[in-house]
Amino acid sequence: MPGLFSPFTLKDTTLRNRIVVSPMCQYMSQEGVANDWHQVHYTSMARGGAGAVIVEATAVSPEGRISWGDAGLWNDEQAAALEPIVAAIRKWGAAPGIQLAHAGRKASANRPWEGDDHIPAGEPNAWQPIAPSAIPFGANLPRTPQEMSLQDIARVQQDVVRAAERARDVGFEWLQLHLAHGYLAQNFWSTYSNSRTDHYGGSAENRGRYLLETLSAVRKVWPENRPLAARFSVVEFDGNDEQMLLESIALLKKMKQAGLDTVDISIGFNTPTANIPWGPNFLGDIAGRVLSETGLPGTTSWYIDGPKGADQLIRDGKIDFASIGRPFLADPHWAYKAAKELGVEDAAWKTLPAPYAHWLARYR
Ligand SMILES: Cc1cc2c(cc1C)N(C[C@H](O)[C@H](O)[C@H](O)COP(=O)(O)O)c1[nH]c(=O)[nH]c(=O)c1N2
Ligand SMILES: NC(=O)C1=CN(Cc2ccccc2)CCC1
Repeated sequence: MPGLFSPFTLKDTTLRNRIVVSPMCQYMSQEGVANDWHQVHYTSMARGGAGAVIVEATAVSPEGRISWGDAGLWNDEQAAALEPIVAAIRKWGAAPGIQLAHAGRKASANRPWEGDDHIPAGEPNAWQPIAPSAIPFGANLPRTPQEMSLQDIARVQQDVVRAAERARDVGFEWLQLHLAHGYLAQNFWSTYSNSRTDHYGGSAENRGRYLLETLSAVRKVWPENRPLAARFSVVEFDGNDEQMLLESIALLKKMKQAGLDTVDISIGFNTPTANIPWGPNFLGDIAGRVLSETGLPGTTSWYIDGPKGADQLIRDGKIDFASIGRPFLADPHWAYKAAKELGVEDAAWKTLPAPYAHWLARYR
């Protein structure tokens, strides 16, 4: 089986290695527009040797942001600001990706280091969250969302499609729909947050409708030769995971038929009552099961146990590439360090540009 530093091809995209920078909100945008923070942040990880860099959850509309600092792709100014970032990721050898998101009932929150909680209704930075049903998440996000009308649903789906067209036109190669982490798409999928009695609620088929419709609509505008991905929660760790896994596998099979190319398996974070068994590589077996049963190539995330842990999950055939988050915040050159740790020949030249590689290849 291939390892972390073997190439990976999906549609017309070939990654130089199987290290993918997992999307991580930076909360550093003004009106959703990227700036020098994002330019440095994303360029440095690409220059550090990652195979692909997935730009953070990018809201498809103002009300779809988690916080006022979230990235956005609902207008042309935001699209233009992303162009130099796409170019730099590609220039330094990584595939540029972006995640499109709508925060649903978790919207209108303070930035994590400023409370991570809902901004009280009526405050200048607050807005009304919307979701499939008027059911609050609870805990630090107590605001009750406004139940979406059928017109709201259609509008948001169109917002996603328009954002996908902008992502396409600025040159992103890899598009990931955010269907996880207790945000809008998952609010439809999960019975914790969806009590609708129309065709978007009740049965698994109805609760999966928004996700499937939105995927199908995006597939129509996303070029066939570029990977279309989804980040999808298949467990909540709430004691009911076998049923959620079975339903999630069934929905993923339908999404695969609708044109999904790859999936990043994640956790729901849709109920404050979850009991998550955090630990090294702890989603590895779940991801392995879902990927083999759906026949989709993919990945997972969450405490992947360093370069050796990532390499092992791939060699064991559980995942096809590794989705790495916080380690890249600690070190944008994580891919170089991983190559060294795994004893890859010419580690520096395989991951870093010449001005660095020339010296580090000699440096002991
Ligand atoms: C600061 C920050 C911001 C985000 C995240 C995490 C963190 C720490 N994560 C989850 C992230 O992509 C990753 O899956 C997790 O961090 C777990 O991987 P690690 O254990 O960090 O390698 C995340 N996930 C996602 O799908 N979209 C996002 O925008 C974000 N934003
Ligand atoms: N946009 C996203 O998907 C985010 C996911 N996060 C990961 C996370 C969730 C829950 C607990 C810890 C970390 C936090 C920030 C935003």
